[in-house]
Amino acid sequence: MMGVLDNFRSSAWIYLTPVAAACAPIGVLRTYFNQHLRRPMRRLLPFLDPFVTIDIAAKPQDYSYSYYNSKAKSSDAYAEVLAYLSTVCSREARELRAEGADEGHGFVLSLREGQEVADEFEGVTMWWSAVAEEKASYRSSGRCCRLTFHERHRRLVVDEYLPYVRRTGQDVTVSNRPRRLYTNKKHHDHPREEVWSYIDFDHPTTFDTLAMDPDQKQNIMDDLEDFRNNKDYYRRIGRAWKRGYLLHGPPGTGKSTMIAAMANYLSYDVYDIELTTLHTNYDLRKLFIETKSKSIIVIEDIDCSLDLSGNRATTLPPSPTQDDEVVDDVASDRKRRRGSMLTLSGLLNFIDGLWSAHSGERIIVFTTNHLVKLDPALIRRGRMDKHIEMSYCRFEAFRTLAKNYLEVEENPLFDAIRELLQVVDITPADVAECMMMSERGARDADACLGSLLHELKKKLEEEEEQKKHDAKIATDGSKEKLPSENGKDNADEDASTRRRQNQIAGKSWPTE
Ligand SMILES: Nc1ncnc2c1ncn2[C@@H]1O[C@H](COP(=O)(O)OP(=O)(O)OP(=O)(O)O)[C@@H](O)[C@H]1O
Ligand SMILES: [Mg+2]
Repeated sequence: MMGVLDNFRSSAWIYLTPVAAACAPIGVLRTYFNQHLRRPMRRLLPFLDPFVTIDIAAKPQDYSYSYYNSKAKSSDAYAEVLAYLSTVCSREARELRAEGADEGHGFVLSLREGQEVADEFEGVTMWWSAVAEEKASYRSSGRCCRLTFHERHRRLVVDEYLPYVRRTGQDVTVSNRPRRLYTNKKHHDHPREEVWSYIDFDHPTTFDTLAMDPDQKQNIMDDLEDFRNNKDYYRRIGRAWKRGYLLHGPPGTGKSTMIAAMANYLSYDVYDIELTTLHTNYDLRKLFIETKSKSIIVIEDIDCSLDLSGNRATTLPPSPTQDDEVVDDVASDRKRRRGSMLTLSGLLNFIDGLWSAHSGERIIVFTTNHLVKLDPALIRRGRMDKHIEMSYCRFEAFRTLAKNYLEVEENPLFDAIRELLQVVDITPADVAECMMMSERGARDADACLGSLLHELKKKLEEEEEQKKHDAKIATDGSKEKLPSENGKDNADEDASTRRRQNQIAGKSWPTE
């Protein structure tokens, strides 16, 4: 066997030597070309063909590498270019193809293969064409958008035109699809798997249907409008384009409803973060980083989500009236939450980090029923720029509800309802419930308003009963305690509440 191989090697050498000798000058020529001619030739090329082309393929070149890393990016770019061209094509092209958009009921118009369309940007004309794939390595459906432009516009195209195409494409895509409500996944098996899942967001609430004080409502709408229209202003003053809202108030006063109204007003997607499913600060950062521009990031009931009050364990000791079992539960719950690696400082850092790292427009909304439980650092201006109190239903808010639910703008019962709403605390949710009352499928405005009136009178009686009861307890208690001791307790409590409220209102800050 070895002998046969040796024979083969020696005979191959004999036959190949002349071939190699003949090829030697080619190698020399190539080396010479590389060393001396390639550069001048490349300089000459723009004179011979001054046009540059850029292909944006449907799928990235290295599909195996890209599945998690760049597939999304590359195909995003293609989809964005298609969306952009959809608007250009509908104006200019004569031979089009139409495909149903991935979401929604619209069509995406694109060029038929071989077709070309001109687009103008800052006085410069570029050409887009649809071409078939040229390289097997694209491994795509074979489609690719080709941009052709003059060499002298290279910087303009790369620095300004292409980013503009992507931005416009993103806007077109977002405006063509239903908005989305994202929630963070509880479990994701692969570290690179998507962390958000979403459903279509089709909430009917608008600012028109939101019941609240009209001036306060207008103020919020103006604030949102101001935020949306002032990208350049934010950049000029060196602030990230973001705004934080803190919605606080009793249950059923419309905090979640307000978020839906904001999302509908701005046409933004909503990212609803369930903090209790997160384990570490890293999880939170990952979530934030994967949110897109033009979105509202919501953390509901921030006071319940985590032990975010900093020293809640000391400020809220278990009441002595609780039985042992409940105390144990509370203690183990606190221990469990303290064990969690998601911390208040983590939350603060990542909110701040996110804002400085992301350029897109984002709104963050926290909601709480218990403003005083929150750490001032979390809700200070700059993080939560605007504090909105969602309060009990007063007459103007009631009018909105009556108009929405009963299509009634005036009624003889309104006067009595107005008077009661000045003194009785009832939530818009409770008022709405009365308005929805129906008898055998029919909804009668008088009956609904009568039921509300009855409810208000009942609440007034209950409140008066409660006041009498409280007054009685206070007088009984004061008899049992020494006057000086009692006064000191109340003074301490009042001072601490006042300090806390001042901190939250941003009037003064703790020195420690
Ligand atoms: N201000 C409001 N305007 C219109 N409808 C309201 C308003 N407040 C409450 N509602 C009605 O009551 C329901 C409950 O309101 P919502 O969930 O917004 O209250 P919330 O303040 O978020 O309560 P919670 O603190 O318990 O989360 C809503 O579905 C809506 O129909
Ligand atoms: Mg809510």
